[in-house]
Amino acid sequence: MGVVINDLNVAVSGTPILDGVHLDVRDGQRVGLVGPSGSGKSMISRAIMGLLPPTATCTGSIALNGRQLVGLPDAELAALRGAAVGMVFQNPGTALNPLLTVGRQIALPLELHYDVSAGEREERVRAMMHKVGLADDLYKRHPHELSGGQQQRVGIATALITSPRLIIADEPTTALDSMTQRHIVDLLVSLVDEAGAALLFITHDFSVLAHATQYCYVLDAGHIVEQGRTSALLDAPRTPQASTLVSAARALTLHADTTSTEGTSTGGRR
Ligand SMILES: Nc1ncnc2c1ncn2[C@@H]1O[C@H](COP(=O)(O)OP(=O)(O)OP(=O)(O)O)[C@@H](O)[C@H]1O
Repeated sequence: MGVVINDLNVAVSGTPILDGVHLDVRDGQRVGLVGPSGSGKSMISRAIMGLLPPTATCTGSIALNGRQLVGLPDAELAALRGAAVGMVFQNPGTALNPLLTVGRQIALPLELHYDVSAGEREERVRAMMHKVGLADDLYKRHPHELSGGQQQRVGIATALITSPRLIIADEPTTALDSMTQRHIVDLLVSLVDEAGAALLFITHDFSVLAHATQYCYVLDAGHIVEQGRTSALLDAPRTPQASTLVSAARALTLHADTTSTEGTSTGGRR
């Protein structure tokens, strides 16, 4: 099971965005999707989530746990979102609802998709907070009272609370400093592995992918131009597009190593 995408074509207002995309992520696999800005990475995750723009047309096949999503009515797609697929967003500061406490925020997918009593919901939310490393006393706090790293832990808890079989993380660490990035990626990887779920990790940054995924796809201008084991792709990229991304990641990693060594004595909030 997991998600199997075949010959996916998406156009928005008549402009082709994705062209013949093949990609699969099976249970227990952590797969990366890497590509430059504008290559169509988010459009793939939106297609899986059933959240394409209203003017989009979509052909091909997206099978989620064996069920065909292309052509499914909106109401059925909405029922799958949050229950079968969990999504971790790029910027937790804007992805979280500023009016909801941490406890309500994490409980929301349970409220929407499952008939669970208030008492059991709170118990499950507190257990999930513990799992993602959020102290119990944050339960009643609002997002603006948390650090960026804590906000992303809330994002991860919200994505995982319904035990979805597929988790899509769309640039989940871009808004965080390099040390916090590492903590959040480690957390996501360990929770996905523990659940035996599938992870699709979207980024433009190979340095994060090397750590989070075993296999990856390189997307360029709506086409998959290369795919393979992440370590092999990093060692010997075959296409100019992958080479460019690998060189950029090397430069970034060197920079991150320098700044994180410098930053250790400042004890910033995570
Ligand atoms: N709502 C929309 N309407 C029309 N075109 C869109 C819409 N959203 C995205 N696009 C276009 O689709 C293409 C792919 O965008 P997408 O957001 O999937 O790229 P991306 O690879 O995720 O980029 P980034 O790394 O910057 O997030 C871009 O050319 C973008 O301009």
